[in-house]
Amino acid sequence: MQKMIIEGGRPLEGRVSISGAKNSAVALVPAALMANGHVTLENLPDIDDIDTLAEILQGVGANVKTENHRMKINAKNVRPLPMPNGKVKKLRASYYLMGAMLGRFKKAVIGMPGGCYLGPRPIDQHIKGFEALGATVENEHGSLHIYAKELKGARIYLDVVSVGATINIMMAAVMAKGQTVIENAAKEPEIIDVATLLTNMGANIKGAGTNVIRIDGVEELNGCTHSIIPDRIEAGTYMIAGAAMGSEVVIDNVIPDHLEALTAKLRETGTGVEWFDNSVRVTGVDRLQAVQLKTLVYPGFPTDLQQPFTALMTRAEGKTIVHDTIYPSRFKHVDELARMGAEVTTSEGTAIVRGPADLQGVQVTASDLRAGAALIVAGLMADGRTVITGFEHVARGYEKIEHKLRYLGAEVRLETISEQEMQEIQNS
Ligand SMILES: CC(=O)N[C@H]1[C@@H](OP(=O)(O)OP(=O)(O)OC[C@H]2O[C@@H](n3ccc(=O)[nH]c3=O)[C@H](O)[C@@H]2O)O[C@H](CO)[C@@H](O)[C@@H]1O
Ligand SMILES: C=C(OP(=O)(O)O)C(=O)O
Repeated sequence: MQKMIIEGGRPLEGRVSISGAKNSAVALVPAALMANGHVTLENLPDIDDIDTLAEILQGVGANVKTENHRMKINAKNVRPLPMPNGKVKKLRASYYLMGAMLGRFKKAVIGMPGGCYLGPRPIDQHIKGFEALGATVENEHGSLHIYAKELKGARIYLDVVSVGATINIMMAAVMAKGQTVIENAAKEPEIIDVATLLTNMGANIKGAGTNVIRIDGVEELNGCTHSIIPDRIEAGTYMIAGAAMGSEVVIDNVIPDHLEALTAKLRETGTGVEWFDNSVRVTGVDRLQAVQLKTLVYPGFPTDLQQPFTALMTRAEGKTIVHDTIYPSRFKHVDELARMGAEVTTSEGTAIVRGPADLQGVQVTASDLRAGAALIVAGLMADGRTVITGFEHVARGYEKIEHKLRYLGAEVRLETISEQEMQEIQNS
């Protein structure tokens, strides 16, 4: 296991290029399982979640070759074998293997997904969708057995706007008989990206990116080549880091529309944000203003940026109120920020930050991916050395973050945690 060490207080300046979107890629790789031919994914992020998915795919018979941000998947010999619990548990998006396997084989046996613990993360809407399509879903010893004689299109109203359920039902429905309509669907850009891949594979999908998606089932899906959209959450994280420590940071390979909510909030803090065709320049300012922030489904402020944004707000003057409506318990970073000297409290889905605080570098633990991002932002701002354990969460979703930050001028490095150190951390 690794820890990240940050010598704080170094200004950031220069350019950084954004990788392909994790939350697209983790759905696109399972979607490739449904093709009767090679699927090539380009602009693939080099992150641990993708490595884990590749191993799971190989475990059920896929031929997977990854090289230089490109993955070639041949799923011809895939069989609907049970998916091993250990690997499935390593990431949230393993739930997409349910929709993909069910769509292609009308059968999936898979352990419950893992990923970041952000409070309860039920998958009842995924199951509701599979059942509406005609599948039986049984939980046996912690694994879901999902099977159907045939899948038939249906009208499915999602009781909760869910990214995962929207994509999963879309995947299961593309080879169902007849038409499926998903109402109250999520509208995140990653959903459009998955629909684009499936359409290029031969699926018939209309309305992705709106709250009603119509899918007319087809007999077969073919191979194709698809380039993954840029990661708006990674881009947002560097925008926040730029606001925290930047004189001028330019972030390349981004889609401006995907970051409107963050742009508006950063401008409210006084940070300079200037957009170009596919890049953005963030100009840091000495005094940041406190703001009010509420996370919402897309195009609202993304919950995935709430944690790093909260860290940034420890530097702002006044009282910032952060309300996470998607994951009201997504505040595990807050205690760690407080250990660094932030004045921050939480109650019932809300964090209140009073600033500005002079953060001090200490040893902190990332409990989840974006908590890690928050602690990295805090570490960049802090006086002295911050040591972040739990870096494995960060590695799930940020490609070479230590290199990218170093390139911008941060003093950041990764070190292996010794057994003895691990014991000490666990006992502390
Ligand atoms: C791999 C991936 O893409 N992960 C993202 C995805 O997670 P994920 O797809 O798991 O998140 P959802 O959009 O499904 O969750 C949104 C809300 O709906 C609730 N819910 C969801 C499904 C369900 O069946 N029942 C239910 O009640 C969840 O508890 C949560 O409160 O969207 C989240 C919200 O933007 C992001 O934080 C995650 O980064
Ligand atoms: C919560 C996240 O990831 P996952 O859903 O994969 O756990 C995230 O990307 O912020």
